[in-house]
Amino acid sequence: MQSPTIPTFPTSLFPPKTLLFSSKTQSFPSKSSLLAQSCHLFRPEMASLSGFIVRSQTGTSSSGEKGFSTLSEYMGKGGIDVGDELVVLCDHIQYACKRIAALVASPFNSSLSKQSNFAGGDSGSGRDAPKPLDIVSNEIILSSLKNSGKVAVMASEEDDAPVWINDDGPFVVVTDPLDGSRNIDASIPTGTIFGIYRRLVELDHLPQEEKATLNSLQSGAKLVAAGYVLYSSATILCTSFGSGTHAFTLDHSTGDFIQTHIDIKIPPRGQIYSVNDARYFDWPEGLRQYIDTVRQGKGRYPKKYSARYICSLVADFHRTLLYGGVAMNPRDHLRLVYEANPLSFLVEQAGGRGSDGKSRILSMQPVKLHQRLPLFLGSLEDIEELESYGDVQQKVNPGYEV
Ligand SMILES: O=P(O)(O)OC[C@H]1O[C@](O)(COP(=O)(O)O)[C@@H](O)[C@@H]1O
Repeated sequence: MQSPTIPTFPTSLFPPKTLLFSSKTQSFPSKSSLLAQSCHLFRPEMASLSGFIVRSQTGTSSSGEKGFSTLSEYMGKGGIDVGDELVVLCDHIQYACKRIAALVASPFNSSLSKQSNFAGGDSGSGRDAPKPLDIVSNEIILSSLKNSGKVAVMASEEDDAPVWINDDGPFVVVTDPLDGSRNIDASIPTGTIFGIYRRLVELDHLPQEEKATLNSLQSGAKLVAAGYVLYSSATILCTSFGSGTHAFTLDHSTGDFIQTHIDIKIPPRGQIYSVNDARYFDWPEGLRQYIDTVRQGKGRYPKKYSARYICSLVADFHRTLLYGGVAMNPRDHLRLVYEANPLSFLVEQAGGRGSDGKSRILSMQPVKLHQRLPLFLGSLEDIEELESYGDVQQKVNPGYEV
């Protein structure tokens, strides 16, 4: 019998860090040391030091050769050239997300959530009580945006009000730093979502608080770029600068995000619906009919649909982008500014649609920072069929316990 061939992999340029924290540390490290440690795992200079690009049959590297490029190469002058300022900003965002990736994979997460200074409670704005990792992720993103020098204001799902950072910053960043964190103890995928707008210079004369809010309430149609990072079996950064949607997978051996999904096109029709269907009896008649119809294969597409629901928006969206179908949350739960707009931008750039069940998300004018809405994202034909049922927005929203 022949012995199996053992595949060989390129040797890591950096020694693996098997211990995140010193073995002498018996007690759980403080929040500040956890931040410092996760910072140590990936340094921005690692990407430029790595010097190797995975070659493949598709994609073009910055040198014009066939092969995959890194996210930085893709954005830069040898790629689509989004401009130096945006490259600097996105390099800082990807750096922050690498730190969050290390954090969500840390063995100390559950201890962190038990620290008393993180005790939750409703923040008073009608939003869910923030969880510890949400807060730490928020701080990681804020500090990276500050360090970039390119951001005027950051509006985060975790903060009651936007944070004014820098009068001269050309960009506005909206973000949900760690979506799906309610699943974290079970190691279910989570994600970071972000959107980037230009600072509205015509508002520069206004008081800081007012211009911070108005800059953050821009319509999704004005997005310059958007993206998400999925923290799962692989860490995947999916982004669009308005010329298609592309995904990059983190190579843990080098610290680079390598282009793995070039110009994603969502299938015009999928065969999967993604929804928390324990809420079936709170749904309106139109939505019940739609789901009953497609699961029986009696819709416009004569195949029986399957259900998939992770309850982690980024993960459910990522699968939908690749396989097609609809990812939805029909109740007023997800946020227009931090979630619906960036993900609608990405799905539209991939040929799909983002809707509240009636209208195109990107055409809406946000009126409140933490505005919630029903959200339907997915394949063009599936969303059109769903909308044709008219009555698909869940009005009953009792506040579910899990
Ligand atoms: O409870 P539902 O309606 O299924 O909502 C689940 C959705 O809520 C989220 O967990 C986001 O809500 P939170 O920001 O409150 O955690 C999404 O990741 C997920 O898609």
